[in-house]
Amino acid sequence: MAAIELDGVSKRYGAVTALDDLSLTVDEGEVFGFLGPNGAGKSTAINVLLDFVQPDAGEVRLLGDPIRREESAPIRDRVGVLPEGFGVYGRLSGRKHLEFAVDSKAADQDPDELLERVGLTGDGGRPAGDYSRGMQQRLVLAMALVGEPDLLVLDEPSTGLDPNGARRMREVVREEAARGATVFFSSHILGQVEAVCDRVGIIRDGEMIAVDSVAGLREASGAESVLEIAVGGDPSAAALDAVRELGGVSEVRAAGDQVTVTLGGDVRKTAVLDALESAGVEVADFETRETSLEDLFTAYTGGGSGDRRADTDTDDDGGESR
Ligand SMILES: Nc1ncnc2c1ncn2[C@@H]1O[C@H](COP(=O)(O)OP(=O)(O)OP(=O)(O)O)[C@@H](O)[C@H]1O
Repeated sequence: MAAIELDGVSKRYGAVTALDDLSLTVDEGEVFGFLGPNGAGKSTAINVLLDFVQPDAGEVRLLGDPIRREESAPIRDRVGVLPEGFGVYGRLSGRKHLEFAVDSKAADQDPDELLERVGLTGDGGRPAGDYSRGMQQRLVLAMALVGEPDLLVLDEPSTGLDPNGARRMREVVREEAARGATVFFSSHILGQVEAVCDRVGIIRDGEMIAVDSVAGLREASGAESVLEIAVGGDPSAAALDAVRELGGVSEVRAAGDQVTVTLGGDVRKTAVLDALESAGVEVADFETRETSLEDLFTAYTGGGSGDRRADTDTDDDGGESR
C-alpha cells in the first residue's frame, strides 16, 4: 500500500502556481526526501497532504485513505508531523509538551525517553520558551514521534540544528524507518537527505522534475561530482579541449586560474589532472565537490534553480517572506 499518494495536485496563490499538477507516490516503509529550492512548493505540498491547505485540484490519499477534512482525525492519529512554522507553549516545560502529546494520542511512551532520543536530556524541566530555536525543533520532533506513527512528515527537520542535532535527526529517521514507519521529509540540502533516503523527489516551480534514489539521480544527471582545479595561469583552449575529450566529462569551464570540470559516469579524476598536465598546464591544487542540489537542478533543467514562475519578479524567496 502507498503511504502517500498525491495525484494531479495543483494549488495557486494569486499569480503564483505553488503546485502544478503534482503527482507522487511514497510506499509504506520508505524514507522519502522531498527536495527543492526556496519557494519550490515543498511546504505547500506538505500542507496539502496534511489537509492544512485545500488544493485547487487533485486527489490526496494518506495511508490508503482519501484526505477529507471532516474525516481525517483517525488518519492524523497515525501521522507524526514536524510542521514548517511550529510553535511551542513558552511557559510549559519540554516534558509537559510531551506529556500532553502522549495523553492526546493515548500512547504509553515515557517523555524522558523521548527527550533523550532527541538529545534534550536534562532540559525537560525548563520552559520551552527558553529553549533555543534548535532545541525547540528537537522538542517538536520528539512530539512527532509520540504514538509511534505509521507516517512521519517532517518539514525541513534539519534547519536550525547544529551538526550534532542534524546527526540525531538522521538517527531518529533511521530508527523510525527500522520499526516500519514511512518517513517523508523536505529539505533544500541534498547532503542531509542522501544519507537516509531510499528515494528523493526534486520539486521545482511546483512541478516534480525527478524522482529516484540519490545515486540514480546522480547517474541520470551525469553530474556525479565536480572537480575544482587551481592552475598556474590561464589554461590554453587546447588543454581544455583535451579534458573535454575524455569520456565521462560533461562540462569544462575555465575562469582565470580556476578550471571547473563536471564529471559524469566513471571517469577518474586523475585522468583529468593528467590531461591538463600533459597539455602543459600546471596543476596547483584541486578539490572535489559532491553534486549539489543546484548541480542536479542544472543537469535536470538546463538552467539555474529557484526562478519563480510568478508574474512578478519580487518573490525569489517567497517561501521565506511570509
Ligand atoms: N499562504 C500563501 N500565500 C501566498 N503565497 C504562498 C502561500 N504559501 C505559499 N505561497 C507561495 O507558493 C510558493 C511555494 O511556497 P512553499 O512555501 O510551498 O515553498 P517551499 O518549497 O516550502 O520553500 P522554502 O524552502 O523556502 O520553505 C512560493 O512562491 C510562496 O510564496
